[in-house]
Amino acid sequence: HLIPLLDLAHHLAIRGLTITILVTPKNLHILNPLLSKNSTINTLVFPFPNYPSIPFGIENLKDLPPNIRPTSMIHALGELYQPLLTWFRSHPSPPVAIISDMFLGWTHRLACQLGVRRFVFSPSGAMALATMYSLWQEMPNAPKDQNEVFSFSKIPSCPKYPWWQISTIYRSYVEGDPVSEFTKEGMQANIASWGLIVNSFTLLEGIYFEHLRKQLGHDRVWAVGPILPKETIDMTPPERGGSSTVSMHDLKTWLDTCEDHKVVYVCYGTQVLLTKDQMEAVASGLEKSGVHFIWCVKQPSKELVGEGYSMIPSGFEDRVAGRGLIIRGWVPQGWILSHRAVGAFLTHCGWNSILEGIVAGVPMLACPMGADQFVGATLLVEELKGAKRVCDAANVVSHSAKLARTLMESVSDESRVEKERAEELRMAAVDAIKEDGSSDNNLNAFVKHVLGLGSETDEG
Ligand SMILES: O=c1ccn([C@@H]2O[C@H](COP(=O)(O)OP(=O)(O)O[C@H]3O[C@H](CO)[C@@H](O)[C@H](O)[C@H]3O)[C@@H](O)[C@H]2O)c(=O)[nH]1
Repeated sequence: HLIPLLDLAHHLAIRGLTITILVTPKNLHILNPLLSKNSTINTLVFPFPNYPSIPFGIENLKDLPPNIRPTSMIHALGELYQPLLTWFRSHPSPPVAIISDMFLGWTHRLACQLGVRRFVFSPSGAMALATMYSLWQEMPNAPKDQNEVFSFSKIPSCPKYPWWQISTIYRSYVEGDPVSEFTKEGMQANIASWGLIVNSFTLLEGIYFEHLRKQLGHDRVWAVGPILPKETIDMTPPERGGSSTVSMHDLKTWLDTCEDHKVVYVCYGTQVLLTKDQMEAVASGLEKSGVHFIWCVKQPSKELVGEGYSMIPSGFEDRVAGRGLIIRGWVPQGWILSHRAVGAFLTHCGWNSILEGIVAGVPMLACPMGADQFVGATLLVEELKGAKRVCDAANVVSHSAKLARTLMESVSDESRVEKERAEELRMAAVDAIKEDGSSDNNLNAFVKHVLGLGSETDEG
């Protein structure tokens, strides 16, 4: 969530807003590229709160061992309430607004106490957010059977999912449990907040934006995406979210030797860790497909290495040498996707990945694993026709033959229709973010709105 929030900060800073970013020490380095481009952005560094179940030194969800509930992170960050309140109160000219991620719902209460406005930032799309809001508003009970289909009947197109595919955080809710109750309060506080900024664009999700405005009962909803830095779009290797674990020179040299649109890029985002079986299935699919590929494999924490997570099957790298690049750790994803050699993207359908795939004009292969990814896949596959559905968390292992076939087809000459559709989506995204495009106008409107809040404060 941090990466798009920082991208947003850049777009707001270049439009003249004065910004302070609250960050904890271990995440500070992620801000470097942003701070070097925007001298007016300030940082406010608070120590990460001590929290019993979070090992000391872990300050980012991507480093949290899978046996610790992600909602612990939400709960832990709530401890920043008091330090932030004190900071605001002691500041000679404190901010007039708080923009915070949807997992920081407590900032709504803080904003109310301070008499400033809070804007929710959604790094998920409008359709996914609408489903989350609907769940936390209506609090449906879990069915006995996890395969029972749940319908979001008030949301346009009435999306339906087996229960196990709906929001992981909602499914983990346990009435009376302090972490769950804090998460619920935060989600409900999002709905009550003054405004909403979504990293998406009107043409992509128009009906869901309309729905959100109705659901929230106001029009203070801004569709500002895709808020990618200009460098990603212009193909300058950016240091975004972290520095690459592979040399840019080697990566570029390798990609430059490949034919146009023949490489498949595979990445499951920052949260998903594939199990040993899932790793074997993906590896087997890649091997049998015969395609050229880059596979970015998330590094598991030390404790999990022995459990087989993210384990690359033995001998696999030798067998695919020359046509496959396996990278353990961080890669410049946006840059890779925009390289002319990349012809398909096997994605877990994290919202940032979807947007980056769209902006790069790369046809996608959907393999949703959890969180909001099933909703992202519905939008991308069924509604936008921008991806093929290959497999998901429940069947990656049994679908490895299908995966091999689909990978092969995705970079073959037969995939012309998919390429044309990807290009249409790319053009729609570029239109939204260009000067006077819908997202550019929404960013300008948002900045105007915030500046208006400043004068309200000046007037007392
Ligand atoms: O080696 C890497 C790995 C990731 N990324 C970037 O990291 C981001 C990953 O974001 P996303 O595709 O959204 O996946 P997750 O990290 O899984 O994101 C979480 O947050 C998203 C936004 O709310 C949700 O849609 C997802 O389901 C949830 O898992 C993207 O910008 C990638 O470009 C890199 O640059 N290099």
